[in-house]
Amino acid sequence: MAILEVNQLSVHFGDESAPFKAVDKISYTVDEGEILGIVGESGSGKSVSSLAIMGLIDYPGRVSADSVNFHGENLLEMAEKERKKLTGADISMIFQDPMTSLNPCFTVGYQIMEALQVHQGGSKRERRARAEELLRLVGIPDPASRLKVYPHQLSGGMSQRVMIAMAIACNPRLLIADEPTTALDVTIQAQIIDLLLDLQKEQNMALVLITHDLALVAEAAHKVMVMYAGQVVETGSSVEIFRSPKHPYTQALLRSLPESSSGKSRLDSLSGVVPGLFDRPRGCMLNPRCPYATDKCRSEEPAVQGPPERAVKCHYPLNEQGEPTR
Ligand SMILES: Nc1ncnc2c1ncn2[C@@H]1O[C@H](COP(=O)(O)OP(=O)(O)OP(=O)(O)O)[C@@H](O)[C@H]1O
Repeated sequence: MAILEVNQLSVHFGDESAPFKAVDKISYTVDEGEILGIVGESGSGKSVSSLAIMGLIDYPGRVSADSVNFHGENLLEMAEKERKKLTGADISMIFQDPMTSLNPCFTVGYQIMEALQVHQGGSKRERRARAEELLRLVGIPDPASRLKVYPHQLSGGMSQRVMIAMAIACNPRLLIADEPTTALDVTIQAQIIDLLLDLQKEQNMALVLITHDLALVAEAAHKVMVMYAGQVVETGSSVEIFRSPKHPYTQALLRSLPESSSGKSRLDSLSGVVPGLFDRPRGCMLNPRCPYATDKCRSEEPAVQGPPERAVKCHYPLNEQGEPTR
């Protein structure tokens, strides 16, 4: 059953006379207990779309959608107070850089206990006990004394564990993790990912994992959504996407995986970069970079083909042999 249903979500920047879409009518669902991997190059709209769902793009009129339903309730139609109760408790998010997310002026214990007070109440003693339990749960040794330290006294990995503790404090049903390990040393990255995946399984949370790490997505995600220039270009089960990508962009992304037999690296098969907000091309967003582009691709925006569980936005989806269907 779907826990999150996003229908035609757009996020505009720029002013009224010249609005620019950072996210352009994206739709997707996340089921209870499911891991959705969102992939795509920098600037494709992965973070902005998640911030919009969390209500963290707080300029009026920037965010529009037919609906963003959480457990069937439209977040966009909720009173601010109701929505804030959900985001931070039932829906939670962790960000790339723990150091900028923790407040340097307060102890770790204070910050976790404050999150608990806002969403769950309870006595101070109960909150302290729960904060200690949370630190233990995320693998922080000697939690009672760690509650008293300030963020600068923690390593990057420990800080991210604290952020995860805060994010799961209220037993969320959906956790959005936006490149949660990018700011950490490689050796620590794997530990944090293992921790997240363990917690996801233990608590049967739905997890949206925004990452550049395709190998991780292949291994951990049930479903994959590929974004390019603010649009969703392909969705499917992880197995299908990695076995037989239908969009030339997904194909190029997968070829950038080091273990790929093609020997190509870092999107070599696509020249150029994701277009910026001000220079979106006509037709298909990928056409200036796509090796298969035709005149139709340069003039007509492709429609989404296929059901939501296996959809592709391309005039000539690739066949099983990886060739465009013309
Ligand atoms: N506050 C803002 N004002 C104007 N433009 C913005 C703002 N925030 C993001 N953008 C633009 O929106 C687009 C999408 O950005 P977003 O951060 O969602 O990309 P991303 O796919 O998450 O990239 P990365 O992988 O680097 O995090 C980019 O072109 C970015 O420059």
